[in-house]
Amino acid sequence: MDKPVVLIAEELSPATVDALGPDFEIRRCAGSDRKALLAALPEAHAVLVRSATRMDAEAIAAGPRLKVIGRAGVGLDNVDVSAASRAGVMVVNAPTSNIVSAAELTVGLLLAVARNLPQADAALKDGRWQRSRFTGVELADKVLGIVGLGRIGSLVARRMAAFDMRLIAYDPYVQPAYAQQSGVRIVGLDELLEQSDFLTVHLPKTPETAGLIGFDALHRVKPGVRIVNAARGGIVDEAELYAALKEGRVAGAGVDVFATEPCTESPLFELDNVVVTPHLGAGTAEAQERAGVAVAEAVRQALAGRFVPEAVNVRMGAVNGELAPWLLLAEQLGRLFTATAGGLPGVLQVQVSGEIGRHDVAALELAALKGTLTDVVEGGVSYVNAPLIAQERGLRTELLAGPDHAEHRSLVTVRGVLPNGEEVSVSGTLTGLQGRERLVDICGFEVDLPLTGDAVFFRAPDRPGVVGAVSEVLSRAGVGIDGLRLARTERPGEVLAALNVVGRVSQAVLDDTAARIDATRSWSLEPSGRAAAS
Ligand SMILES: NC(=O)c1ccc[n+]([C@@H]2O[C@H](COP(=O)([O-])OP(=O)(O)OC[C@H]3O[C@@H](n4cnc5c(N)ncnc54)[C@H](O)[C@@H]3O)[C@@H](O)[C@H]2O)c1
Ligand SMILES: O=C(O)[C@H](O)COP(=O)(O)O
Repeated sequence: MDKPVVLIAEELSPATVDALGPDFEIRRCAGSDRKALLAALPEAHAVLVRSATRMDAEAIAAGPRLKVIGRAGVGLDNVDVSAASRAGVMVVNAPTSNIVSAAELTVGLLLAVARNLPQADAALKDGRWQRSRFTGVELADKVLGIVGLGRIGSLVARRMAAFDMRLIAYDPYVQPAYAQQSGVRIVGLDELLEQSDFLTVHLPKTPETAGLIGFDALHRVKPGVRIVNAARGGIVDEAELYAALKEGRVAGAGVDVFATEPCTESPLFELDNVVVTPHLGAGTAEAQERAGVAVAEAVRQALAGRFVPEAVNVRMGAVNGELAPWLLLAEQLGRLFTATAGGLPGVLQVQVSGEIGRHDVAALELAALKGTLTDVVEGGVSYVNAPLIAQERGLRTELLAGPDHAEHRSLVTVRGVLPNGEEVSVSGTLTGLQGRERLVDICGFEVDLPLTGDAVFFRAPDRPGVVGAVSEVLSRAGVGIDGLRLARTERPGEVLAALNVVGRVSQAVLDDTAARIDATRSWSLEPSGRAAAS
């Protein structure tokens, strides 16, 4: 019998092939060469990639035998996980394989930028002994602002504490008390920008984070700040960073990642106070070996038809048939909770009321937790890793049985109190013979709208003209409206406008619409993938 074909589409550690063993036919192609990739995929049962191979819907469709895509690293922005799920292709990655390497590169960039190391090295090798030209600054006693205190951000914090830096972080999804244990004070973005002498970015790239360090932020920074981005290109806007460096608002920058890669030409390359590396965060022997071995092992399991804990799009194993559709509802409610809250509580309550509560509903607690973390954690959240990720950021869950509901036979509510004391809750149910997901309530506003497809939400002052203004801005942006609900609570003066929309609402359109009605909060939810908020 022919051996299953494993296509290695990028340079991986030799340990990968050793870990795969003799049971597979190994083929290779250059995944960044689109034609070569599409030509090699039809016979592949598994494909192994890093960040340079685009495994989008077209590439996935080109591999009818594909059972698994292995990403030897963290980021999945080059893999269309939804398209893979639709095609029944498992996606596995190695989310912790390279975090130490990425954190260490960040430390290297911070030091290089503080002390002009690459510039001095280049000058001396060019025969110039220039000591005063490369006078730098110390790290000790300076404020390091960490934007995104996840796995890598936390490792950077621990390392920079040893340099006697004062640590602050912006991450609304981390509990302040939990961060404090590592000596990091959680602050708002404005405070971080105003206080940081050094700023390092460790966010996933999402509609909300793309361009986060852009025109506005770079005009609010402490003059002379030094900025490092070893997360994803485009979170720090390259053109705005160039302008800020030219005008002296920013004194130096270390850049490992670019909006378009490979990147061999950039205005940033002309500046003396910029240190650049070609996406080297994971570029160590150790990280590559860890990533290669981890995905090879996962591919072995997947092709043998076994359960793969690392799979990011795996569904839970055996679940009572009646409960299965409620899992998706609980997950969607979790995602909507986070988009609505714009942060995470210390305790996430999952309350199940009515008929469905007569089953063992522990899986709903897990599904809601998975949804809550999905749009804010890099590298994919699965039923397997969700509890661990929650534990890492001090988030607990509680499963509560609720009283029967007057109007709905069953109801699931996801609720939590944010660090600022605000309570956020979202409730939903399944309706009709098809068991369609329906949103029932957000924060006491009775909404009653389908919870499938794209949706946008605005909390705004209760004034005439809200519906007209929202419809006008959205239709001007080419976004159709499929359903609209204007909801109120007993508290006078505020409405919630909830809309099902046809077409994606960009962050800019969301912001424009919010501005037209003086909304205090606006957020959106996509059927899968990232949610956005402002
Ligand atoms: N340069 C490289 O080679 C390299 C290597 C590994 C990872 N990375 C990148 O580094 C980044 C961080 O990776 P990680 O493993 O630490 O991810 P992570 O998911 O563990 O941490 C990301 C953190 O960002 C926070 N966050 C999400 N959205 C936010 C928002 N809008 N505002 C503020 N905080 C927000 C999350 O709460 C989380 O704590 C990712 O972009 C990853 O792709 C780069
Ligand atoms: O997401 C990641 O794992 C890092 O950005 C590394 O990407 P790479 O495997 O292409 O080096």
